[in-house]
Amino acid sequence: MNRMKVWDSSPSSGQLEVAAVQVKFDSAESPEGRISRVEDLMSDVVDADLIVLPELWFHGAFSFDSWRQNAVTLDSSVLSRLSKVARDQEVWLHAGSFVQTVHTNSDSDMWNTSVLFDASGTQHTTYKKIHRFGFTEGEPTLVEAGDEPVTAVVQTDTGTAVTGLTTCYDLRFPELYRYMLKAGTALHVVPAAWPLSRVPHWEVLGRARAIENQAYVVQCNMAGMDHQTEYGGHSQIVDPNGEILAQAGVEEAVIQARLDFDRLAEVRRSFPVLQDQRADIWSIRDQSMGNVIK
Ligand SMILES: NC(=O)CCC(=O)C(=O)O
Repeated sequence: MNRMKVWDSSPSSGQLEVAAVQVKFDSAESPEGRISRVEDLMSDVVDADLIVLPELWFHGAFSFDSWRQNAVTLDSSVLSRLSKVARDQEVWLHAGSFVQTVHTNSDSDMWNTSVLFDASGTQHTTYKKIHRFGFTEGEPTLVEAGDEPVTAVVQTDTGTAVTGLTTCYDLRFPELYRYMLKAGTALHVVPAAWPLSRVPHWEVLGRARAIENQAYVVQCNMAGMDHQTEYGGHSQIVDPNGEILAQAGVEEAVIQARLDFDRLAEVRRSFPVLQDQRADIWSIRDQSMGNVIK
């Protein structure tokens, strides 16, 4: 039987110390005021190899009316300031996501784009959120969808992690995380702006993605109020067995945990579930059944 060989030893190894900065949103605060406060929050993070910020923390994920005026280009001063944080603190910085445009004029396309800086402050990778949240209003009516899964190798002198980049609502689509396993992912980073009303889903889905892919999952959510929406906080860092290593409450907070990819490899060796994937079936059915699902 042709069992598709999945990663039994990810290229990831060693250890990484990861911090998630759960930012509190207040509609009365200007984006410029918020970025200064977030810089201060990050300056207090010590010994981290990777810092993660939430989804659309600069703009407000439900402050739709100001998205166009606050949209940023990848060479904007906002991103330059975040690049400086990564460089000065010598830390990888997943800066969360931004309403990104390529031109600041009023009719150019926009995306919900995550930006990953390496520890020299170089923009290493960007990811355009694939699954836009809102059904018939909000995000799907304002920004374009991404269509490319993105992974990055986060590497320091203590560890290496093949990392999948996803954003918030992406968490509900397990196929995206399983697809990135082909690239050897051992860590998934999920910046988010997830409301309090659905935070039980947030916690379970993050643990599910960790368990089913035997990977670490770092979920960094917003706190506070954004117009009529109360953010759920409860940022969490989950290990490959679904154990929560660190978790925030509903207030502004920084959580931190040490990710051990040698231990992850042992988890995958001792319980090799990923070897039992039947991708051969799906490809046979696709070919022979003309994509007909019985
Ligand atoms: N910003 C988001 O993608 C929100 C997703 C969400 O609230 C949900 O999936 O529930």
